Amino acid sequence: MRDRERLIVALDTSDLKQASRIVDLLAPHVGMFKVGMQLYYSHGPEAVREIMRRGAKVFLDLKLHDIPNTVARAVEVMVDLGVFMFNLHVAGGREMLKRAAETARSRAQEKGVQKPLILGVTVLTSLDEKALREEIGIPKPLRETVKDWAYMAKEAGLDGVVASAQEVELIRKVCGDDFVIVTPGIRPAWAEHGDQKRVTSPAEAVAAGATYLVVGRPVTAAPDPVEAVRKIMDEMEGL
Ligand SMILES: O=C(O)c1cc(=O)[nH]c(=O)n1[C@@H]1O[C@H](COP(=O)(O)O)[C@@H](O)[C@H]1O
Repeated sequence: MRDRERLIVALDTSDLKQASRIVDLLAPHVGMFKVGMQLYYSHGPEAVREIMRRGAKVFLDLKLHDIPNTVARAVEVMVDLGVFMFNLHVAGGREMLKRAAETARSRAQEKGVQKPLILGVTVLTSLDEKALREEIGIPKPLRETVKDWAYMAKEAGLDGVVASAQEVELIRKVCGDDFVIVTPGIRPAWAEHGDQKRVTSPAEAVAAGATYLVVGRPVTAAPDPVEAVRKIMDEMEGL
């Protein structure tokens, strides 16, 4: 895959017109756009359709986390929407993950459409070791939790995971080269960290072997988003 195709821009806005403007501006330069809770809760499936009408691929980031049946029914909706990939929390448990994977497969077959890639969100990039242990109550080291959850996601039939690029090499060891690893928490040296805790630079994420890099505010809040993408791309290509 070319570096340009690895870059996913997060459209974190409630304004569909603004999101569409960003898509028109950046579609020639990036691989995909992420529709998250803010845009989806504001405009629903129309937001996804609007972006796909512009010829762009969509990562629908709604981070499902519910009982297996509820998640399976929501997975059918996402398959029907035709998104390229979507995610759910690994913390929902093995049965939820398996049902999601099986449902996506059978629904796509039934409808004669491409099955979206299904990604398990491991430990959010906004959490660090201390928060995971003291606030969430998981006593294992964070990296071990990410590794074990990634393996469980793979065993349950998921196509990949979302994790910080700091854990990519570890995940590759247990899940192999074909497993999709999507890495948010990407911060070029010139961007603020904000609420992200486990951050890496674009160059580090590529060097670690991330399949896709998700970048939001460093691009969308930049005075010139095209220039921001160009700088990130230069870093990814090691220029
Ligand atoms: O699933 C995600 O996309 C996700 C998982 C995660 O662990 N951390 C994370 O930041 N994200 C998303 O990735 C995007 C990162 O945006 P910025 O921090 O603005 O670059 C946001 O839309 C988050 O919702």
